[in-house]
Amino acid sequence: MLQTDTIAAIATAPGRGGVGVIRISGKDLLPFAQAISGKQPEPRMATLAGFRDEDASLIDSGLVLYFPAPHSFTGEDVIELQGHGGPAVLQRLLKRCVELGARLAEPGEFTKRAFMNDKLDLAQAESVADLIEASSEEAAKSAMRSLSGEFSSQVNTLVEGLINLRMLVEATLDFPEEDIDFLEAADAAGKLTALREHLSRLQRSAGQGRLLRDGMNVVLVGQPNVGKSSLMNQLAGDEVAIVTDIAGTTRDTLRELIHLEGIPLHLIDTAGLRDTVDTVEKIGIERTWAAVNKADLVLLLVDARNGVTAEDEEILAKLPAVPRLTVHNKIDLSEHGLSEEVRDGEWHVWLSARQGQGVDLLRQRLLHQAGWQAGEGVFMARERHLIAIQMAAEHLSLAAAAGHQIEFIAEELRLAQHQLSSITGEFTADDLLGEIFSRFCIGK
Ligand SMILES: Nc1nc2c(c(=O)[nH]1)N(C=O)[C@@H](CNc1ccc(C(=O)N[C@@H](CCC(=O)O)C(=O)O)cc1)CN2
Ligand SMILES: Nc1nc2c(ncn2[C@@H]2O[C@H](COP(=O)(O)OP(=O)(O)OP(=O)(O)O)[C@@H](O)[C@H]2O)c(=O)[nH]1
Ligand SMILES: [Mg+2]
Repeated sequence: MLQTDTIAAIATAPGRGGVGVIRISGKDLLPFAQAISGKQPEPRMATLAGFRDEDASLIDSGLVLYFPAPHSFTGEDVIELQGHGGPAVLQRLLKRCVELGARLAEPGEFTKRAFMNDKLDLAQAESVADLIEASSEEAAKSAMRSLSGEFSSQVNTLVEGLINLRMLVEATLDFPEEDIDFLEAADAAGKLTALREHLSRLQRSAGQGRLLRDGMNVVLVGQPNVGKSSLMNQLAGDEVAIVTDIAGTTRDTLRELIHLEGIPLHLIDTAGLRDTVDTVEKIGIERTWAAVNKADLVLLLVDARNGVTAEDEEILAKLPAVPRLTVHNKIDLSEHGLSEEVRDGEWHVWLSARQGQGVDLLRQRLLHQAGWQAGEGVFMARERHLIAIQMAAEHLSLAAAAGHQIEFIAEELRLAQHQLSSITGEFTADDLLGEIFSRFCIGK
């Protein structure tokens, strides 16, 4: 069900800029270009023209570009009007496009058409939005790797491998007398193992990409006065939170976005946890628990002079099952030097939030806890992709454990293939497409 009505949108960011672009996509757009610019632009050549209103008054003078189908971003005819980048001019130009029969494009509609016309697969289309949204150089690089098809081609290689294996397995279903010997001769088990290994490598790099895209919520908790806000300020490199020696200074949760090696960390400073009758502080503490329940990582701060006290143990007991790190703060007041150590399988770091010693150590520990391993080859990936990869891995492990139940193996391989194909959009429900593209910005 391909829509080919003409859509138009301002493609450049709102606000003022040197140049502003209107993009139009549809069928047979040459008359459209003629109507607005008075010229028949040569394909893929920049042509200077006056953009005129219905009454022939000049709206703007700019460049018109014409990309005839199918050699365009969307695969349809595309016209671009590159005018001056002011909101009033661009709005007038857009209004003129609508008078000439275009309708306003929905968010992501250009990219959706590119997907529908096989210019991009679904993972590539998603990476267009991720590239635009990228909040760090590393995130942008990994989105570009996905956009150029590296992620998709790994997925496709796996799908091809699965198809080959399925052909073997299904052939034995048709000729049961040969079954097991035939599969053994073709080394079906070895092929399955190789596919599972490839899939688990893909899972790792996609997991890293997801981290670059979504980052983590890191929540600082602890008793009043242990130095949560001081640590927040150190990590943020700015005085974002109020610090005083009065216990109960922080009342509200406070968020600050920082990047470590390109990974977005949403730091959340919270009200110190203690029994209190103060109404405002009570509400603050409720908010602390609400934040803790959305944490990907909890930093429990304790005073290095006392270590983990009974009160701290009480807090620990109430934490949800998320990874955590214990930070022993104020080493400048204790004999403890800066260091880190594993106790009962959990990391402890000693530092001074006020003076800064040990904060670099903590940064490294945070990256490690996040699962970050510096290196090339990270693809931008989304939760949706990770779930599909995980499900495919589960189907393959069921297939590997199925012994001689050939029908069962065949079915698990089929399901694994289906999951992987959903990443590049071979089988995709309309509502999922709607969901994916509606999150794009307008004009994309
Ligand atoms: N002015 C402008 N700049 C832009 C875009 C745009 O739409 N307009 N893009 C929008 O995202 C990005 C570039 N992406 C594009 C992708 C494909 C085609 C295109 O015309 N593809 C044809 C021809 C390929 C070729 O000549 O090699 C095709 O695929 O057939 C154009 C832009 C970023 N910069
Ligand atoms: N000597 C020393 N003092 C520190 C250190 N970190 C924090 N402090 C001091 O401890 C006091 C409390 O610090 P905050 O950062 O406000 O503590 P908090 O945990 O945010 O406290 P609440 O907001 O009340 O829960 C302030 O006087 C800080 O200057 C440190 O590493 N060394
Ligand atoms: Mg505080």
